[in-house]
Amino acid sequence: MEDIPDYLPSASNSVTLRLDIRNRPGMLAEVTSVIGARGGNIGAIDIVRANEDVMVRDITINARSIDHAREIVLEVRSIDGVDVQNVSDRTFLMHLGGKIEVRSKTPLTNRDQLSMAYTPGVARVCEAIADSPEDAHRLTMKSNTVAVVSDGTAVLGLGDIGPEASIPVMEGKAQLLREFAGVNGFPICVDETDVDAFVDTVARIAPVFGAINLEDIAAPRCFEIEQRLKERLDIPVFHDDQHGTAVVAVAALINSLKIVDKPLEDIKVVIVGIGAAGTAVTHMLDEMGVDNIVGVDRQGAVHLDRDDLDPAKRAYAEVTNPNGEDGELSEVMEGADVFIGLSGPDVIGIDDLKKMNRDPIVFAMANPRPEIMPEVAYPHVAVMATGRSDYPNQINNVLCFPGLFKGVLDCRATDVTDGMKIAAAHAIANTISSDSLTSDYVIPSVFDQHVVDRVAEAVKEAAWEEGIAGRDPVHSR
Ligand SMILES: NC(=O)C1=CN([C@@H]2O[C@H](COP(=O)(O)OP(=O)(O)OC[C@H]3O[C@@H](n4cnc5c(N)ncnc54)[C@H](O)[C@@H]3O)[C@@H](O)[C@H]2O)C=CC1
Ligand SMILES: CC(=O)C(=O)O
Ligand SMILES: [Mg+2]
Repeated sequence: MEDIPDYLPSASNSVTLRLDIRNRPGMLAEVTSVIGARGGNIGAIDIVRANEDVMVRDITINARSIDHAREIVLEVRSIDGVDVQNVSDRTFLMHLGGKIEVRSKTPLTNRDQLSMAYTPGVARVCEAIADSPEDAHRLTMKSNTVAVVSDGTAVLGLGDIGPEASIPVMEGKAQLLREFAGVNGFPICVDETDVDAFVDTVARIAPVFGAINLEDIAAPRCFEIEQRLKERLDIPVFHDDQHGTAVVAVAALINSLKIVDKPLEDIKVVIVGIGAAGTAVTHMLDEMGVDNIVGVDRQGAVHLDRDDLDPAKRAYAEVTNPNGEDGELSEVMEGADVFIGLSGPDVIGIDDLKKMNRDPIVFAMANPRPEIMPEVAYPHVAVMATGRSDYPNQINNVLCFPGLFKGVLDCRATDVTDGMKIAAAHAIANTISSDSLTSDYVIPSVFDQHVVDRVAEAVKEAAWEEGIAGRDPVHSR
């Protein structure tokens, strides 16, 4: 067994302790030493109140896991003169009551306002839309609102946890649309896994939305759902886990290859997890000119001689694995230049990295826990990236979908095409100038304020060139 070091403390596992501490010199130092000795990272320390005998303090601690946080709390409890009043999990606190809300844009404080916003005035607006349905874009929230729709079957890397359990992620996507792009996102978690019924449900609620973001729907069902909704609706339908992920992974790869000085056409890419994201990343790389892609599922390398492939995987095998490589993941890692993980936790180890070609590029993108932790991989790779917010090089579809939806809504595009996705990938990659490019900075930060607008502009230009924009890029600014 390889020696896997402990992982770094992170805000996702942070707790705030409210402590009654005996008001004597040296007591705070004792508390902080105990926390430090146990491996906790202290963030804020606040005084809540104090008297001669007791100082009440809130101490925020980042831990490696919630079990690790519990161990720290136990240790703090054992200090003489310290009483733990309360322990709050900050991530759960942030979710109390949900992360988003619907707000009114106009005041409603008198009868005049009410008779315009609501009945009777609103009736004239309804009639205008009945006469000219296009006016829904101008007179309702449709023009700036995206439905974030899931069935809860592939939530992050957690699998099929159902529609209710998917709500925090869908609220999170809606929050990102709002915060990063000024777009309204509305979480819709549908209790239906039959493809016909799901497609029908989404199509029937579509009128209020300017675009549909499909999220965390498992493969292969997601492929048919997206295709059928695209055909049925005249607004953009975009499966984020497929295409958002592909756009950002390709952007990161374009920049990583500059660092290791390898041409796209010459590399061997191993992709593990041939689901929604893995399939879409493969197709985009293929489109960009990568010839040697080997997909790996739970049974090993995907190739045409296998007789256990479903139609989606058979189609996959037809366009990948040109050398007919067979065997387990560890076998096909031999000579790979790039590893892309879109599967689950801890799928590869150091031995696999050692089999790769010079200057390996590793994108371990499973969430929340990647295929290999960065701390483990760093000594053996040239570029390391994950989907997580707490490490450098975050390859996450959040770099794509807010700008993409801003772009398609602004120009009233009717679809999202391959050309628009490739334009978005280049826009993200080009956000980092060649002077700033380093192995820890192959992809811009999700907080880089240029990214959303650059993606939106690139998407609008491409939509206009392809003739699927209702408004030209200049007038839709
Ligand atoms: N960083 C990012 O932006 C994104 C990351 N992801 C992550 O990628 C993973 C897959 O997501 P989706 O494609 O949406 O789910 P999916 O359910 O459509 O596909 C996952 C596939 O991975 C396969 N898989 C799981 N463990 C495996 C293993 N040990 N070996 C080989 N194959 C394995 C499953 O059988 C399935 O085919 C999740 O962990 C998700 O969090 C997905 C989208 C975006
Ligand atoms: C980031 C994302 O969409 C996922 O992990 O499913
Ligand atoms: Mg997702």
